[in-house]
Amino acid sequence: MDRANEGKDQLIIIEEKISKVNGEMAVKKYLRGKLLGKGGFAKCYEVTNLETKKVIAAKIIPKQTLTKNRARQKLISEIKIHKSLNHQHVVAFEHVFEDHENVYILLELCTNHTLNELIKRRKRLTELEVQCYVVQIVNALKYLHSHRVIHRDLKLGNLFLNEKMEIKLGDFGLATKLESDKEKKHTICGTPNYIAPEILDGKTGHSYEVDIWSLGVIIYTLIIGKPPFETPDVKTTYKKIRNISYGFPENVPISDQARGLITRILNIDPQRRPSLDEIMSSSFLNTGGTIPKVLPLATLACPPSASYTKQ
Ligand SMILES: CC[C@@H]1C(=O)N(C)c2cncnc2N1C1CCCC1
Repeated sequence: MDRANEGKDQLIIIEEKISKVNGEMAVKKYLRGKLLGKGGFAKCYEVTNLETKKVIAAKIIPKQTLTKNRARQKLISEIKIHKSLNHQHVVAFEHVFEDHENVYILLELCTNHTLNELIKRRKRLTELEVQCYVVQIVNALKYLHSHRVIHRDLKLGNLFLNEKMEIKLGDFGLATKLESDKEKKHTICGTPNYIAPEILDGKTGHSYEVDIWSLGVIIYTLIIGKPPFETPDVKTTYKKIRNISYGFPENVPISDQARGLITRILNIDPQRRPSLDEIMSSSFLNTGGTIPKVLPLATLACPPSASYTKQ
């Protein structure tokens, strides 16, 4: 940056050129704001739609990172699946466009980061908070699975929190859509700590149950404070997953209802895991403070997990 501009915020405008049916060129302008961070190949920013003044999140992917067909197919699949979804607990897909250098994916802005940051800050959550988040995640998964979509990378870092601390499931980079409910997938994918054993053994194929497994890992992690199969080395983590080798630390309080649900979900046999409806009607989600199962947005019955904005 030359000295004249040093320290001044550069006004970066992202332009979307749209050729109209009458041959004219329309231009939509977005003001690039603060860097949110990196997600894979993408640099992510807050951007403001200069026409509507709406502030959203932008995933900006340089096209030069898409030369390999694998990366390109993955992005096309992510956009195709995410664009087709519309649910209060799934990150809203606002828009997608490209210019010479980049592909721009515009998504709902979640100002309170993800459950990953929340756990890093809080160490662990109360079971009432966990019940509240789990009800929202189960509702998001019921929606996905009813549209034949498997997320396949469910983890704390993909569970975003908006300004009202509502859960928004994001990042469909590893998601897949089944042609029929009987179809099985075989490609290896997912994040080591959360990956289901049937994906690791790669023989029998996998389906919706891999998201249920990951949900079990998430419930354990939110209550205990760290993932059940975590070790310093990925190979050892995979071995523990295949052997269902985990325990509940003595020094961390956990209710029988929570312990029971986690144990039922972390079953090597996908068919033995509870369904989303069985999880929703489990004693873990139906003991203590009664939380309505479909949460009307305005009256979310969640206890206040202090959000970042109220620091
Ligand atoms: C835009 C990418 C990603 C995201 O998917 N959403 C919905 C999001 C929404 N709001 C804030 N950040 C978001 N992120 C972060 C940015 C850096 C790493 C992940």
